[in-house]
Amino acid sequence: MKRIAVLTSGGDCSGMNATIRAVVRSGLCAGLDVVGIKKGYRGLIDRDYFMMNTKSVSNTLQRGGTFLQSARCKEMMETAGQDVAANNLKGMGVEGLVVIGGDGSMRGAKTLMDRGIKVIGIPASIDNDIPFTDMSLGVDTALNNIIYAVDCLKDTASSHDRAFIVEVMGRNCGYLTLVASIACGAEHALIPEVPYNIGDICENLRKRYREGRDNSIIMVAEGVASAQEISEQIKHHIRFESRIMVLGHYQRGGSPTSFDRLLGSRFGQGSVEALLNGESGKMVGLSGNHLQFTEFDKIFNAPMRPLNENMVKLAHKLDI
Ligand SMILES: Nc1ncnc2c1ncn2[C@@H]1O[C@H](COP(=O)(O)OP(=O)(O)OP(=O)(O)O)[C@@H](O)[C@H]1O
Ligand SMILES: O=P(O)(O)OC[C@H]1O[C@](O)(CO)[C@@H](O)[C@@H]1O
Ligand SMILES: [Mg+2]
Repeated sequence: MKRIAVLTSGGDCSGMNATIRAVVRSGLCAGLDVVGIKKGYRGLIDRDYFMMNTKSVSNTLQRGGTFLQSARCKEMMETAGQDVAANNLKGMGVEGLVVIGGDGSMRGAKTLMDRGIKVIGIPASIDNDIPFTDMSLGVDTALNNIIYAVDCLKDTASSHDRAFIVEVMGRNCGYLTLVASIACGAEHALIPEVPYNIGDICENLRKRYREGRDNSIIMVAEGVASAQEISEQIKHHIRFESRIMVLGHYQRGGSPTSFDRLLGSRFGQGSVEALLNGESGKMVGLSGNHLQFTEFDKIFNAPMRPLNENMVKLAHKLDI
């Protein structure tokens, strides 16, 4: 193998730059040419790429987002787009590709493997919904962002005896909401995996104010309802005004934590090593403290990554 390429696809997350850097530096160290593809599969179809050297990745490790940029590319969902992308890679002389992205991006990677390109995927999505890895890239930084925001919120909430409904990202996965609710000391976590009862939440709010508590935080995963909807449900039940905060894309940015810098460095270097060993059609993942490689088909046939049972039990035992 003489030439590899790297791209970032789907929603960006912190740690992508550290991962790109590790792919580039370990690729160059092994004597490979490394091509950077801009804007995910969009750049592959549009032939938007450049040759990378160590200078291309200098001063990027600590930056959030992805300097290669990312995109959601509709053409890649169609056979015609996949053909163009694979042919363009072959035209560039690329034999191996590293795709950094979420579950959808892994599906795109598989279509390129089916067209003769050696591909390794790296799970990167704040949603932590990808199976066969304990953690995806960007999750830890997103959790820290949420904690910072809710800590600030609690200062103002307790100054005014207020309840806040905080809306957390994650698509259909409740991981971020569940773990953040434990780390933030929230009163309730509403997640798609567990049904909720608005009557119980209202009763608890009443009880807390009778006890003289000066703030209440209810975290809701976007896959359950919007913060606005939950706020209205509470108002309907007990005529109680709550404020809302939608954390939104703030959660995806910021300088990556040490965990995400190290995870990205390990995932990036491990993926290049796997390509050099002739591996393809697999996603790297973290299992305990080890890297593991799982076939794309096994990932696609598995259900969404289940919630960590220990976290569910912990939240339950803490009365969240
Ligand atoms: N089934 C598929 N076949 C081919 N390409 C796909 C498929 N699903 C997704 N892709 C490609 O991957 C891109 C990113 O997918 P998606 O929008 O689902 O985000 P993701 O990678 O899951 O990341 P995140 O969920 O964190 O935003 C899509 O825009 C498309 O170009
Ligand atoms: O960036 P976009 O396209 O608005 O997508 C937002 C979605 O992407 C994610 O941030 C990552 O998949 C989800 O949590 C969220 O629902
Ligand atoms: Mg996804």
